Amino acid sequence: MTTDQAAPATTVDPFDAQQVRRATGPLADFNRVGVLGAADVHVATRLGRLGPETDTSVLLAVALTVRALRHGSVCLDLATVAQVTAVEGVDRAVVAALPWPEPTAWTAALERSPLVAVGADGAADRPLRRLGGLLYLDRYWRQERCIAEMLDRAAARPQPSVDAPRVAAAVARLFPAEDSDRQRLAAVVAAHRWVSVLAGGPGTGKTTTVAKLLAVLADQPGDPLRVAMAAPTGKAAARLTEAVAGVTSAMDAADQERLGTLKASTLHRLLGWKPGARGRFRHDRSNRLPYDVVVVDEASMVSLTLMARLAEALRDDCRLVLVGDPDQLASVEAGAVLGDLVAREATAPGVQPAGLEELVTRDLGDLTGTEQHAALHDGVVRLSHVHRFSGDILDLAEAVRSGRADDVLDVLARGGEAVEHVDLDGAVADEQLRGVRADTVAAGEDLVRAARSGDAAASLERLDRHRVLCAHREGAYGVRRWSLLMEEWLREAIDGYAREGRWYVGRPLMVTSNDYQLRLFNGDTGVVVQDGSGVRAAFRRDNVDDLLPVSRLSEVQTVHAMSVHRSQGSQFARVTLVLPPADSPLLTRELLYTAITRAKEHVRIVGTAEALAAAVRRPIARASGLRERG
Ligand SMILES: Nc1ncnc2c1ncn2[C@@H]1O[C@H](COP(=O)(O)OP(=O)(O)OP(=O)(O)O)[C@@H](O)[C@H]1O
Repeated sequence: MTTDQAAPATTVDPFDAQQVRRATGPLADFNRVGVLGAADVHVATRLGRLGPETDTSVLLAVALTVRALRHGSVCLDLATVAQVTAVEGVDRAVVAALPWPEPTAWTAALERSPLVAVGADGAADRPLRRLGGLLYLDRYWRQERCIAEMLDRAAARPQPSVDAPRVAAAVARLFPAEDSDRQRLAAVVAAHRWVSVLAGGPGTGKTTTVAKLLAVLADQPGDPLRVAMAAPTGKAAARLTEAVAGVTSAMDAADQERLGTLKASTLHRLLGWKPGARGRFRHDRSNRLPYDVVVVDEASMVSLTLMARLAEALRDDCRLVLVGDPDQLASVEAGAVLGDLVAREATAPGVQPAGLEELVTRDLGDLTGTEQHAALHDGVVRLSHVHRFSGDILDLAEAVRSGRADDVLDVLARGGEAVEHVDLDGAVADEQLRGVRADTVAAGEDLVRAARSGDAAASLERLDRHRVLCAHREGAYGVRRWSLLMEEWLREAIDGYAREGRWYVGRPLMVTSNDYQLRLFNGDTGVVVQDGSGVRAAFRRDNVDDLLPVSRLSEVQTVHAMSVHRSQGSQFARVTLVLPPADSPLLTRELLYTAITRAKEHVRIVGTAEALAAAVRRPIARASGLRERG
């Protein structure tokens, strides 16, 4: 087997679509090395013409801000950008040697620029805004401000009125003392606040707590509770609906009746997506959502833009409960709002709702001082006890989360049933990959059998038996190469595999951009199944398995392997994670944690011990102004 890793992009390639031949000065230097893509340079030159602005350091800052957004940061931190910028496949020394402007002179140039508004009260009509050492595209600063204002308004309003004895009775009924961990605390906190955060890793009981919290609220005196539950993807919404139904079915009849049947939808659907409305929704500042409580699950995956749309569509008397795992990778688009809100606790003074502490005294015992403050003053409760699985996957995830590289290697070296380390670099030999191959073939055979028999539900279930996850898209460690390799294994093992052309029966599909008409979302997965004499694509949409004509699918890919980013919100029985080398800028603690926690039964890590340790030691740095506010 050969490696096909891309060569470092340090020379001009006339056929590279990312190279902008007409660029000059620093823009050209940064583009040549691969720090700036073509789109970054084009936005900067276009804005330069509009300004007009000829100072090359300002244009460079504009292009770097656009690049930062592509990489998930909402703004550019001028003081650190030279140190933290890294490019896949390019030596760090090459990036460091670029003509980075000196920060003080750079800031002064931005201050003078007609493109840049300075401070929160600066001109309203400029495309960029500088706040302290942070440079924003103005639009994103406004979105961040929209969320911060929603939080500040919520903190300033009188707290929701709560009938304390009824809360106490409801939590006693719904959360029996022995096994409730911090769940009861989270429910009582959420009842007392307009905005709260329920954080926790997989299996810590977030969904269970959501259902019970809603039952506590539904039990309060007054009109029936109007509830909306939402998640960023259709798949996550379906899981939430299912899990909440499971929890409510075990409640008393009276609680069940008060709650009714709860159905989650995607956030886009909740806000009322309109065709052709260019990012505007039916529900906004002038047409608020008609709910008393809105629960958003998998909130770590929600982008800044979508969270801002939600923030402005909430009525002042609506509780917002954000649920998710702040240790996971954040949204694919810019913004890490959940992580920011959890980190904000340290800086914001916070307000403690009256009557809260009396109700939760006994639940505060095992919390640290910081955790107590977060719960009482900031409405952030992190569930810590894992109920669903235990053992090596959990130990591994916990060691990664807390940055203990030696423990990560120890858990893998123990070699239990559920974890496996294939200590390999990219130039892998077939022999050492026999476990991955066996998993691929076993899952593929099952999937093809179900798909050929036309059984959509079984096909969709089998789709999640085993998944290869990669940090990179391209190169020896990338999604594309691994998908090809796995397809080759399947062709060798399964009679007639993939011989029918593009829409072969058993082809695993992944949607690569939102299709609101079809109600399919970026990252949703499905499978091509036999349907009479033809084929259709099975997808689970809004909790129902549907068969769609393949001719209606435009943006789909084959999904044997996928990026760790795309795997967020999904779980698989078995996961194989392919790590890039230790110096890859994409190798981070959040990436490793997200990949490991996708696995329900078994996780296999293919990569060197050095790469593993490097990942554990490198938390992601995303620039945002949200965590400093408050
Ligand atoms: N207090 C508890 N005592 C015992 N079992 C619990 C408790 N809370 C939750 N569980 C069980 O643990 C499992 C995971 O719970 P739940 O689905 O609510 O977690 P989650 O954090 O939402 O997980 P995920 O993020 O993976 O969806 C479920 O089987 C649930 O019944």
